[in-house]
Amino acid sequence: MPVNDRQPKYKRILLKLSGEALQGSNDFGIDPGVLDRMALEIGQLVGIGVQVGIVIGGGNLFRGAELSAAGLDRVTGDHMGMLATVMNALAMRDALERSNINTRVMSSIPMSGVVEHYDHRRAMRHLSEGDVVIFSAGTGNPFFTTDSAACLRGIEVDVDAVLKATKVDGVYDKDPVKHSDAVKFEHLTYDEVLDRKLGVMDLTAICLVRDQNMPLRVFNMNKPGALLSVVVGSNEGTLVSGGQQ
Ligand SMILES: Nc1ncnc2c1ncn2[C@@H]1O[C@H](COP(=O)(O)OP(=O)(O)OP(=O)(O)O)[C@@H](O)[C@H]1O
Ligand SMILES: O=c1ccn([C@@H]2O[C@H](COP(=O)(O)O)[C@@H](O)[C@H]2O)c(=O)[nH]1
Repeated sequence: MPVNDRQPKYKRILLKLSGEALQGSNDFGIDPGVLDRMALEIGQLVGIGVQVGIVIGGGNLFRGAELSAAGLDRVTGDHMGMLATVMNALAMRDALERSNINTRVMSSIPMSGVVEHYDHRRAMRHLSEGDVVIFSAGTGNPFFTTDSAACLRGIEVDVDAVLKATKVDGVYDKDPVKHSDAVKFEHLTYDEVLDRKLGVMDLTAICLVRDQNMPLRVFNMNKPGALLSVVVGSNEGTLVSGGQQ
């Protein structure tokens, strides 16, 4: 079926992209090929009228907890992690704009002359006008993650769902990267994720979506077409929501 004939289930989404996945097969940094592929897939959503907000992690560059384990001050490390997400956002904007997709980057940390400072009402306006908005620098505060930032911004700008694109194809009963016998869930409630301490997303983020009853879907960003599939309502990955499906 041609892409433009597909009706989106969600009018506005917040897409959380793993920073680590941006490095592709490298150990560090950004693989331009991954960015271009993501731009293509995001362009398909824009093409069917979906309003797209994005939060990108920083795990391909710096994570505060890892820097702290190596001896740096934790708050300094977290600031470096948040700045890493701004670099990823700039690279993603570049890829999107090369695909002719109008894109704004907003930062929770003021960075005049580089990107816009995050402003909730301005972000809503950009989204309504069809621009992709990348929310960078996390929440602006140390000791948080970009998963929490994604859920927070998603709730603030009133998206219909938070979509976490990651390296695994859903939420399992244990980390599938470490356990070959891990079993995938099709659906979980927020409380099941919290009670079982399922590590795919940090628990602060899960509390945020639970308190606002915001649907969350976790799916594999390396599976071609999976993003569009989620947005048109397919049962891709794992749905985390308030009730049984
Ligand atoms: N129960 C679980 N189900 C699925 N994945 C799990 C689970 N527990 C741990 N994980 C791990 O969580 C990882 C998700 O991390 P991901 O890299 O997407 O997030 P991140 O840390 O927010 O991003 P970044 O790479 O930017 O730091 C998966 O790759 C998987 O190995
Ligand atoms: O609100 C936030 C968000 C992120 N950080 C720091 O950035 C890195 C990268 O984010 P990931 O979610 O791990 O990809 C994170 O490890 C923190 O050090 C932050 O301090 N506050």
